[in-house]
Amino acid sequence: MAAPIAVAIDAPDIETAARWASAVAPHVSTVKVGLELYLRYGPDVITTIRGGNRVSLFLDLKLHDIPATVSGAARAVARLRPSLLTVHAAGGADMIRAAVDAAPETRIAAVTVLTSLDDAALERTGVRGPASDAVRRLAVLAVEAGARALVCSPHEVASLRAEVGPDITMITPGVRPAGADRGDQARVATPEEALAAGADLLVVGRPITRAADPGAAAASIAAALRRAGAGTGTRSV
Ligand SMILES: O=c1ccn([C@@H]2O[C@H](COP(=O)(O)O)[C@@H](O)[C@H]2O)c(=O)[nH]1
Repeated sequence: MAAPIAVAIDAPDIETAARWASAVAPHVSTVKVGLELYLRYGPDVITTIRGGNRVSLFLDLKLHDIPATVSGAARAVARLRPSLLTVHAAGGADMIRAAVDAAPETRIAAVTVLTSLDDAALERTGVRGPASDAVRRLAVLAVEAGARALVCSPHEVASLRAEVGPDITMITPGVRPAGADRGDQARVATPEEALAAGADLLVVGRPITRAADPGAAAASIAAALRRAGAGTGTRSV
């Protein structure tokens, strides 16, 4: 069973993206395409990345607009059949439901509070209280609006799981192997910690894609997760 890792293919061009995807695909369950590639290449990049790779596609577009616009956008990308599509939970219940209704075959994942924000940075946006409170509030709102997956940091997974139950897919960026550069991520944990907290899918980008050998880096994190018990439960993404 492939490791529950979504590799963030945040590449500057389609050739690099294809190379990274082929290198990591034997070791992970999922590849994630985000704004950088999708805004430049559109659906072509999805076709290229899928290629001969047997991986799920996670389309991380973080839609955030009025409900009618998000509905149209979600419908437009649903035909690409991503397994996951992100929206910002802060767009509100009607917006989230619009995405859910427009893409019934895709699991809509609500981004709670970006993992690049710590409590102080969040407060500067006007949101009072610790990030964990905002994450909880947004997660409950999103699930009530029909989202079947949540994006949060590894720090919030365990308490959110208790709040939203076992059927919601918990996705955690902000994952850094011990000693890795955290870059612009603020709320981080190791892959083993994220798994132990109950994450279903770990998003890992630069620690893999910026390694000298992305395939080996993905294999190494996958092996660490297997040693920590990944794949022994009943949940899959
Ligand atoms: O809260 C969030 C939501 C999405 N992301 C995305 O995950 C990857 C993380 O990449 P790294 O290189 O491992 O930092 C990136 O594509 C983000 O857009 C996130 O980091 N935090």
